[in-house]
Amino acid sequence: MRGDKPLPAHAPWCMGCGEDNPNGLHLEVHLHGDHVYADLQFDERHSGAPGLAHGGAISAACDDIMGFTLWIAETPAVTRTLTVEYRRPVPLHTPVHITASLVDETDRALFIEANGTVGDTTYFAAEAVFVKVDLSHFLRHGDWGATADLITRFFQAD
Ligand SMILES: CCCCCCCC/C=C\CCCCCCCC(=O)SCCNC(=O)CCNC(=O)[C@H](O)C(C)(C)COP(=O)(O)OP(=O)(O)OC[C@H]1O[C@@H](n2cnc3c(N)ncnc32)[C@H](O)[C@@H]1OP(=O)(O)O
Repeated sequence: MRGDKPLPAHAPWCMGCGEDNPNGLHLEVHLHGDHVYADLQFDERHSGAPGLAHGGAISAACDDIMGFTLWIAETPAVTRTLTVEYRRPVPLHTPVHITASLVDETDRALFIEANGTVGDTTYFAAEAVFVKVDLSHFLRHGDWGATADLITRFFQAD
């Protein structure tokens, strides 16, 4: 059983969790037992209809927090499909608690669920398939150095 542990951002400029991205969601994600969680409030940068969070911003929050269950699965992986069920409109400036967990796994795929609650009520729920990749995926398509830095920071975190 893992204890509560803050997890390092995917990258400083990550739209979901990067602290250097002024327009990001600034998710601060923790590992707790068999799931990860974050608390956030959407604001005007994430607005859709007046006073309400944009569905894309909610989807991004789900995608990003699901990307932290990789520390549970202990493998790099990337989103292949993501389905979000928007159950209730999410007001801006309202505390939202998001959790994500790994529900199943095959040789190539991770099946992940996320849930967003306000108080005791579920406002949105998501399911995703992530496909496992090796680190060369990020070397070929992205910034391998930043990925290596992320893994270093994870093992340095308390
Ligand atoms: C020691 C701890 C280590 C931890 C390390 C953690 C570090 C991680 C570092 C950084 C993480 C970043 C995380 C971040 C942010 C949040 C997540 C995102 O936003 S990710 C960005 C958006 N997503 C993409 O950009 C993907 C783009 N797509 C692709 O690159 C390819 O499509 C890819 C690699 C996903 C697959 O391509 P193919 O050509 O290799 O594979 P094919 O043949 O299409 O499918 C392969 C297999 O995948 C499974 N699969 C695929 N789709 C499935 C599905 N819907 N259901 C079940 N299985 C499925 C099946 O097994 C399939 O093989 P069968 O078809 O059975 O032969």
